[in-house]
Amino acid sequence: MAYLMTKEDGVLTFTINREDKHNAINSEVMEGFKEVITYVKNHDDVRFLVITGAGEKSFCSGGDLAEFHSLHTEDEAFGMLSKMGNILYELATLPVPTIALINGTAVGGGCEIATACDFRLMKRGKKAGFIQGTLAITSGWGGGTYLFERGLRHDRALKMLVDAKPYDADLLYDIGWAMRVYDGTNEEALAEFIEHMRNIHPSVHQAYKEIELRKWRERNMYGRVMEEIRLCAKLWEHDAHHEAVNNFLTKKAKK
Ligand SMILES: CC[C@@H](C(=O)O)C(=O)SCCNC(=O)CCNC(=O)[C@H](O)C(C)(C)COP(=O)(O)OP(=O)(O)OC[C@H]1O[C@@H](n2cnc3c(N)ncnc32)[C@H](O)[C@@H]1OP(=O)(O)O
Repeated sequence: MAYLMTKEDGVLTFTINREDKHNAINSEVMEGFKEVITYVKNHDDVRFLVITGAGEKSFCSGGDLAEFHSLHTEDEAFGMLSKMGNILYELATLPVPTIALINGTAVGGGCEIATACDFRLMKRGKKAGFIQGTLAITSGWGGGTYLFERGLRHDRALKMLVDAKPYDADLLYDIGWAMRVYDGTNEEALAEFIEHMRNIHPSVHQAYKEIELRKWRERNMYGRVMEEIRLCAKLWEHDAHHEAVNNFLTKKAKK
């Protein structure tokens, strides 16, 4: 199974389970995200949704380049990008707190998933970055738009996008992307983080999220996410992107 869902004491954990591919997102994982989102919407006993990756190396390495490399034109790319973009928008607008438990490297779309969550807890020594620029595309699932809404200083957010390289956890804490950098186990970090929040009535959490979502609706957040996706789709069909992905895939094949 490419993803796992577990629930304990009101904490629903969605684990991307493709360790050998650095937890890259393929169509099956996308369906898993849809399933977990529907589950949260239909079950009042879910207090927190946690997103994490299997193993110790990676949180998520973004879209599965081997699977999505078959998409060539702007419209083909837009189909896949907007599908995941809609999923991330649903994730970002859930009524429960969402937590990215960043156990390992988070790059490309993996960084977008983490940015769409309300909170980012990051294991010390791990890295995350919007590396899409190295593939001659922008973020294509709405992650850039979420980043600009997350309260980072504008210059730091923009630099993170245009640097297109992984940043260390300590730097990500300094610039305000990561909320915690932890040393112990993932489980300990999560338990410590939600310890106080779990004593608060869920309707309070929902009310605060609604305050934020009202602002997003007023600022046409959904429309802006879709514009970002359209921009990425336009770049996707250029030769520079296909060459870069080809280089990644063939380099690996020669290993
Ligand atoms: C499509 C949406 C777009 C967006 O909107 O954001 C994106 O997400 S674009 C994708 C961006 N992601 C990347 O470019 C990351 C690519 N991966 C890497 O840079 C590296 O794999 C790594 C994550 C830094 C780890 O490097 P390393 O430790 O050297 O491992 P390998 O590179 O040897 O990987 C092992 C294995 O995993 C496969 N892999 C890794 N990432 C992906 C991926 N994103 N898609 C498909 N496959 C991936 C890699 O090909 C290796 O496979 P095998 O050779 O079959 O073992």
